[in-house]
Amino acid sequence: MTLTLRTLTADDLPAFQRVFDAAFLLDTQEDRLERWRDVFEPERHHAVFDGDEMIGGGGVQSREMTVPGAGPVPIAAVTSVGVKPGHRRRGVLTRLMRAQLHGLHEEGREAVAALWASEAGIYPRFGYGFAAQFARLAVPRGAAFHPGVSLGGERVREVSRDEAMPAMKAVYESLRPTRTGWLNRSDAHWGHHLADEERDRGGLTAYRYVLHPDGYAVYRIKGDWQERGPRSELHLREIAARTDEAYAALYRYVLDLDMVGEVQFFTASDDPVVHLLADARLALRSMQDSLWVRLVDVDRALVQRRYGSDVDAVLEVHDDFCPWNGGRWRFTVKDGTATVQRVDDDPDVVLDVQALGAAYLGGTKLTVLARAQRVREVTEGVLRTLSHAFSGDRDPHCSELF
Ligand SMILES: CC(=O)SCCNC(=O)CCNC(=O)[C@H](O)C(C)(C)COP(=O)(O)OP(=O)(O)OC[C@H]1O[C@@H](n2cnc3c(N)ncnc32)[C@H](O)[C@@H]1OP(=O)(O)O
Repeated sequence: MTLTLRTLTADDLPAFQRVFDAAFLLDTQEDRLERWRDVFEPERHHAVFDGDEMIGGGGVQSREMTVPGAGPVPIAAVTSVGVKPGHRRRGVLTRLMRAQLHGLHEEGREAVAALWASEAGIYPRFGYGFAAQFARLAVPRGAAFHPGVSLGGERVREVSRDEAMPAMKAVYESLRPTRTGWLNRSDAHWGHHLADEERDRGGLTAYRYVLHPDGYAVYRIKGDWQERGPRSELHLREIAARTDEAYAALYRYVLDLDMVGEVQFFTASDDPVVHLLADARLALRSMQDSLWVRLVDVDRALVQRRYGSDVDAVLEVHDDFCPWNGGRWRFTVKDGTATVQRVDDDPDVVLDVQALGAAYLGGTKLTVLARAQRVREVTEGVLRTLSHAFSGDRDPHCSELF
């Protein structure tokens, strides 16, 4: 049987859901589809069919992501990729990725695609680079801050979800333009991000909402009583604040909550809480990849963000999967703004498109990729300057799974 590929319509959603559930080894929940309809863009999803049977699919959410120095830009947020068991390793994903990336290029849509990978080995072959990581953090209750920390004088209160939502949205929107990796969030996106029906909770409590005039925190509790008393886990979902004092005050609040043994949080890799603590080792951390980034069009993508220092370098880019990116590009940054031109000049740096994706948000240093033999410097000294230009003040972070 020959395989065919096409984009979806709204009528394909039930079949698409079955593929998704089968691929992720989930029991089908008939209403899951309805829950996702408000953020589902069928025309931006592709599926592969074996005869009449849909056997694989994947799509894009039209989102914005904040990039270094330039605020939010459109990105193709790649989502819901899966191939049914029994149909794997026959090239279905490869066809889907080709249709998606080549389509973005041909239609002149988003210059950058980003995703969370279920497994880190899947996407490098399609040109995605390891662009950001998160820290899995665990801090015991009561861990003290260093003596210089000011919490300000504002009160921190727990409020209902209805009361919290408008205030959280206002804080989020005021921070978003400067926070690399943050996504735009419609009401529907907020709904999915903080989905809180019984089945979303994984056995934990409903979300609790904590407000400060300049920030918010959202958490759940996993109850636990041990012989020495209550040792519940506080699972922090998100914390955001406009000021450093508000940030410290919100952390202090969750760290001091009675009945809790430990606060756990999937947070930014450079979350300053480690340095807020008097005893930094009380914060246990382990790192894991979060965003993978793919430059769909190298020239359009590189000029979308801003850079920390001037540079003038010829990059030789290798890109087998999207060959229009291959070749030599003169990359020049003046006062933060980049220009990119195709040239025939000798290269200063040779790299795969993955490396540019990895460096794009400022989360992975090109010098580190060179030490991992993923980037090769031809002209001595250029790589250091180039790497410095790409680096940012903050590590990129995305707290939302999409
Ligand atoms: C953004 C997201 O949604 S991430 C979620 C991705 N989906 C999942 O993890 C769900 C479970 N897994 C699946 O559905 C499938 O196994 C997929 C989608 C990962 C792969 O689909 P397939 O159709 O089997 O991939 P395809 O046959 O095109 O493989 C292409 C290449 O990738 C390799 N590959 C595929 N899956 C993996 C993997 N999990 N790890 C490492 N390599 C992989 C294949 O070996 C193949 O390599 P080759 O070209 O050297 O032969």
